[in-house]
Amino acid sequence: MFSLLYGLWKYLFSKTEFHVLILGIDKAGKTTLLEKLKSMYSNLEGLPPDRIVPTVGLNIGRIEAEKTKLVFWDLGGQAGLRTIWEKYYEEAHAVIFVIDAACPHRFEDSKSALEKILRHTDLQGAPLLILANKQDLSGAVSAEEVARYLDLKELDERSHVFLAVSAYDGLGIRDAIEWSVNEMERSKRTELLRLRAGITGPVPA
Ligand SMILES: Nc1nc2c(ncn2[C@@H]2O[C@H](COP(=O)(O)OP(=O)(O)OP(=O)(O)O)[C@@H](O)[C@H]2O)c(=O)[nH]1
Ligand SMILES: [Mg+2]
Repeated sequence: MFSLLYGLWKYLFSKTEFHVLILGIDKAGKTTLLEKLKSMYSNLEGLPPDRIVPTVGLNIGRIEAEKTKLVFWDLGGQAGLRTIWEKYYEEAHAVIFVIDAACPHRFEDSKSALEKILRHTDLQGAPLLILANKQDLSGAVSAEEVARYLDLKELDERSHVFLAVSAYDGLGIRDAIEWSVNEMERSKRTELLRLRAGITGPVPA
């Protein structure tokens, strides 16, 4: 009886927590974005850009946005560290893929990293937000241009969007978070992860 009621309570009242992976090649601006998110959505002051160093392990950030709890996992993007990414795929509700829009000579590297993500079965159905970052720089290309360059056919089958942002000044970030939360809330993948976590409604006692 207790487990029946507890299951029901958990199903109806526990606040959803979404896990969002922040991926992208080194120097794209992932950690700068994470720190900006903390400053914008929590009462923690995120680290200023000049105190951020290349990521080797994992940075975690928790915020509340759109009445939802979000946990971000920011991983290192250096070539030798990208093999670690897949260890986090199974538990992720969505992916934010960050690209330095002011650095076109590295677009090819971003494209192949993103292709691998799209092919991985552990991330099936995860909404994908692709950010053309560093829009505060005059050399940055638009989100549309980044999309045209990447030209990924695999994207057609998945919920995704390209948005222009600046992790420095916050441009576009609120729209990006709003899109992610909306997509995760209605995604089949969220339903799947909920089932796996046991938040399935009442279970027979
Ligand atoms: N102008 C500008 N510079 C940025 C922006 N975001 C990040 N940067 C700079 O880009 C460089 C790399 O930023 P990081 O946040 O460390 O990049 P990362 O993707 O976390 O890199 P790894 O941890 O090595 O994977 C730093 O010098 C940042 O200050 C931005 O929106 N605008
Ligand atoms: Mg980093």
